[in-house]
Amino acid sequence: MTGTLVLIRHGQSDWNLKNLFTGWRDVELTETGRIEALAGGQRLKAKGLKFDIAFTSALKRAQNTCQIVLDELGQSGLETVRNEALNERDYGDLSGLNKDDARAKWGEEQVYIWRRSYDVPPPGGESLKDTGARVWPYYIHEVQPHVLRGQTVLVAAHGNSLRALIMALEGIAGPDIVNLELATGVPIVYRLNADSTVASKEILAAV
Ligand SMILES: O=C(O)[C@H](O)COP(=O)(O)O
Repeated sequence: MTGTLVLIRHGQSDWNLKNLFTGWRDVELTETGRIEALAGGQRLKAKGLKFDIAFTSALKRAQNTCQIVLDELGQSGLETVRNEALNERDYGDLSGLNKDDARAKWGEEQVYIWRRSYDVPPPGGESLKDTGARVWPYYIHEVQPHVLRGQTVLVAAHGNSLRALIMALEGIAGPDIVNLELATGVPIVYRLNADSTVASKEILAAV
């Protein structure tokens, strides 16, 4: 066994609350989102976890979630690497549209395919496969080496950038990824084997 990898989706954002496609739009956390991030940090603290390094996206909802977690752990000044490789899937022309309005316009099934399929991109945006094509190499080159050295690493990112990462990490097949949903502000703790496969996974959901 090597180190520990913790993934956390940002807390509820302003546009999650308003039910808008967000993608690369840089929106704020809501008060609920900040509380979710704090609760995630408290659960990590209860597990006795401390981080050696943190990674987050170029978007403030993930960066602020990361900082709230680190503050809760008494690690406010921890080295934190920001990179747009960890950004949310680019929702292209859907960005800023209401998800219910989109269903009314294009139909339930089409919108579901855009949101949850593996390789069908929304108009002008990225499929989950496209998102994985930037997230996975970044993870392999920048994040994983820390874990394999035995460090404890935090990645605070987004619903779909983390779904793409988890897909590769756990070897989930394209057709099965539709079923994976990530709750906001809920840490997922992985321990990795020396060959970089997953030794264990624990979801720190509210009890
Ligand atoms: O970008 C968004 O709209 C959300 O963060 C994720 O949206 P989804 O659940 O529709 O993929």
